[in-house]
Amino acid sequence: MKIGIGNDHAAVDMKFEIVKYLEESGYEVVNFGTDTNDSCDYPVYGEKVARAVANGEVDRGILICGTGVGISLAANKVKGIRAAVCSESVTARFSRLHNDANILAFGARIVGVETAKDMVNVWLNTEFEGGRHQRRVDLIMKIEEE
Ligand SMILES: O=C[C@H](O)[C@H](O)[C@H](O)COP(=O)(O)O
Repeated sequence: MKIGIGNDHAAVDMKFEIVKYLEESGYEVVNFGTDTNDSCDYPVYGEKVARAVANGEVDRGILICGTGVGISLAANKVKGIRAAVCSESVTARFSRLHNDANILAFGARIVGVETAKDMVNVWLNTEFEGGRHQRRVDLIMKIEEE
């Protein structure tokens, strides 16, 4: 599975930790984020990863900023994206089971590295349940058509 990762200046160290974890776990990673601590604007990176997920360049996306909120808001503006902000693995798991989230977002100023790795692992290894949840996801995506 190919993972696109993006981040702003608040999440550079966390991004490198997660890239290392993903690569050690056998994933191919494409880095769309900034690699320096110079102040930058998270919507740029949220959009880059969201477009890569939406056009199939990568299979899933991971976005990290200070809180995970801003970068996920930006990503969710791209058609076809369901970015879920999580701070623990139960929500991360259900964002796949029930919401078929294609981007996981979290905050480098909110969660520690071990929690982040746990969320990433659970999120990448949980499949969408479909059934009644498909109907609801379809309704979410229909909003984009209106
Ligand atoms: O939702 C936005 C993110 O948390 C940003 O990482 C944050 O707003 C950046 O803040 P600052 O420019 O004060 O580092």
